[in-house]
Amino acid sequence: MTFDYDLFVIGAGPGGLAAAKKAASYGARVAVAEQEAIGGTCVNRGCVPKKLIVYAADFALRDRIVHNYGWNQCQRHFDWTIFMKSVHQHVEHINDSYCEQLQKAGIELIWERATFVDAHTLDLDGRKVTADKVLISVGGKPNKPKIPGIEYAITSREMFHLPYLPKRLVIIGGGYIGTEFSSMMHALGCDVTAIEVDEMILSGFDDDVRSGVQQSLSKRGIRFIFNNTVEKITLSEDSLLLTTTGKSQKPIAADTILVAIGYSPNTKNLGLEKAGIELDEQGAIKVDEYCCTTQENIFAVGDCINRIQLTPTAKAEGIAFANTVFGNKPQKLNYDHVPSAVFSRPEAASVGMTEAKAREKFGESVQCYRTNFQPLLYALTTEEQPNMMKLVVDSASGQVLGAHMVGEHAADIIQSLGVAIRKGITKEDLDDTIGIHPTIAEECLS
Ligand SMILES: Cc1cc2nc3c(=O)[nH]c(=O)nc-3n(C[C@H](O)[C@H](O)[C@H](O)COP(=O)(O)OP(=O)(O)OC[C@H]3O[C@@H](n4cnc5c(N)ncnc54)[C@H](O)[C@@H]3O)c2cc1C
Ligand SMILES: NC(=O)c1ccc[n+]([C@@H]2O[C@H](COP(=O)([O-])OP(=O)(O)OC[C@H]3O[C@@H](n4cnc5c(N)ncnc54)[C@H](O)[C@@H]3O)[C@@H](O)[C@H]2O)c1
Repeated sequence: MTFDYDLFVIGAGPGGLAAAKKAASYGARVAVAEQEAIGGTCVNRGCVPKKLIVYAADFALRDRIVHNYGWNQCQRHFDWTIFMKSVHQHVEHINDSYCEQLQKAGIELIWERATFVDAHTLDLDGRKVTADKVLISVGGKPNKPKIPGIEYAITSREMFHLPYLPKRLVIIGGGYIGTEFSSMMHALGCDVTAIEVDEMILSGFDDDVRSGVQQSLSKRGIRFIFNNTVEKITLSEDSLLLTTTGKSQKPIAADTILVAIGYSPNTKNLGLEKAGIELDEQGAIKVDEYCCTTQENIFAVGDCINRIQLTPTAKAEGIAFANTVFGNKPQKLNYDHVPSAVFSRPEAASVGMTEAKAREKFGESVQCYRTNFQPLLYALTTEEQPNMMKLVVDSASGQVLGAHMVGEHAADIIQSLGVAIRKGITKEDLDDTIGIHPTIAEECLS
């Protein structure tokens, strides 16, 4: 049987784009369908615009200490509308350059929502196309609690389109998104309250990272309410009112409510059942170690398979899929040492095992090396900015099992350490390494 395409990709996010480009480089005839904006969540409503807001917020935080460095303090005003216009212009620039890249690679980009007719046929708003292989890379969508008044709350998607900076922001959820938005929106001048159902923010991270970030954010004036969630939201004359499950009967007033309680695979209404594709209990597409679904010619990568919801993982899965299926180089991903960072201030980053996970596996043999220090930047100021670096080591072999950091440049430092840890570096290797002085990274060497 002949098909219109060798590969049809549904969704032009990081996973789909990486797979499409790699497959085309092996000579495959590739088409990509995108229903919204090229680049997916990452470029349009995630990593990229988020990091630009982090930078905008950094100017405000630096402004607090510049006088210690001899700079006159002068009155400055932050204009959210002008700033967000620049952010959207940059995002459009990336969109255009991605379209150009696809064109150069001979990949057809189809601006339609794609759904399955059968395992080899897709429907594009009434037009049918066929493909030998199909890759599903449709990403995820934000969860919302089923509570009265939830229609008054927004998700991170709408945060990038706020017409103004809210005075009072309440965030439901203290995970990646809740923590990052708490930090940056507070720095830009919002009064921020975060409500988290767990006893601490950033579940899944090492406890020293969780408490380090939490204490610093609390000290900056961000209010956290733990072991709590929201029961209902009502609209009063001049604000939104949140009633929580806690003992306090007094509702919390807000101008904007951001819900950030996790992401779910975006697998509804795709016609997956017509193609024989099964989902797991969380609604994620079931795949094997080669990202193959329960239908042998259909594969899935990225947030819709719900392994690790990060851009580099989606990209790596897309490339591994293309190497396996079109490059004749079967490739399974090793998810053991995927680093990740939280771009709050202070920043946090981790790679490998947390202390708790390491103790579960290696017991008494686990030894931790933790250092707390004040970065030189703050030496001339009265601000306390405790940074933390922690190595989790198996003392029997000397192998470093995990590295965790809170503080300036944490993401970049952990990224480099991740390479070494993945290659099985020992504590002794680190101690033998001569550092660069004066830096923050040198703190992990002794
Ligand atoms: C606020 C926020 C901040 C983030 N920050 C970071 C960060 O700093 N670092 C990091 O690593 N990760 C971050 N992430 C996570 C990251 O954005 C995702 O893990 C990543 O985008 C997943 O890539 P993907 O290709 O699986 O899906 P997506 O990027 O979601 O792309 C899926 C695409 O498929 C399209 N689509 C869906 N259904 C169809 C259909 N039927 N037909 C056609 N097209 C369809 C969608 O429109 C979308 O463009 C962040 C996420 C959010 C929400
Ligand atoms: N820097 C980054 O790499 C980055 C940044 C943002 C998002 N992301 C990705 O996007 C995904 C989604 O982010 P997220 O922050 O929405 O999810 P998350 O899983 O990181 O955090 C959700 C938080 O909400 C809490 N929660 C759940 N239900 C609640 C409720 N009813 N009331 C109060 N709290 C509740 C959870 O305990 C958890 O702490 C992340 O898992 C991450 O993979 C990554």
